[in-house]
Amino acid sequence: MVKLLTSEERTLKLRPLIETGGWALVDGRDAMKKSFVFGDFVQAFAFMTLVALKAEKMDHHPEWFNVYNRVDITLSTHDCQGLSSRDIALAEIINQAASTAK
Ligand SMILES: C[C@H](O)[C@H](O)[C@H]1CNC2=NC(N)=NC(=O)C2=N1
Repeated sequence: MVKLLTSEERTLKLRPLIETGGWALVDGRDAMKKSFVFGDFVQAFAFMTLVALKAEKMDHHPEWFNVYNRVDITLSTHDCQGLSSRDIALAEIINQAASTAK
């Protein structure tokens, strides 16, 4: 069973994603969010395809919304109702995928 991040893990692993990785905590929920803007829909969808394939391999899936060139992503672990190490791993993969797709 996947566990919520401890306060030490939040300091060591979550804080860098928030301070320099463009992620933000969600109000009223233990989750993190980030919006991505691409040149057009094809680039946005290529990014989503890359993330979808990686997420499926990890068996850990984003909550996301797309309109044209914008993709809004929220990460949280439903199995423990909050942020876990899986969200950290997926956020890092997503940041990497965004820098490839842009
Ligand atoms: C049965 C399956 O492994 C689980 O439902 C997985 C699938 N993807 C998931 N994705 C997310 N974000 N949180 C989960 O707890 C989760 N659990």
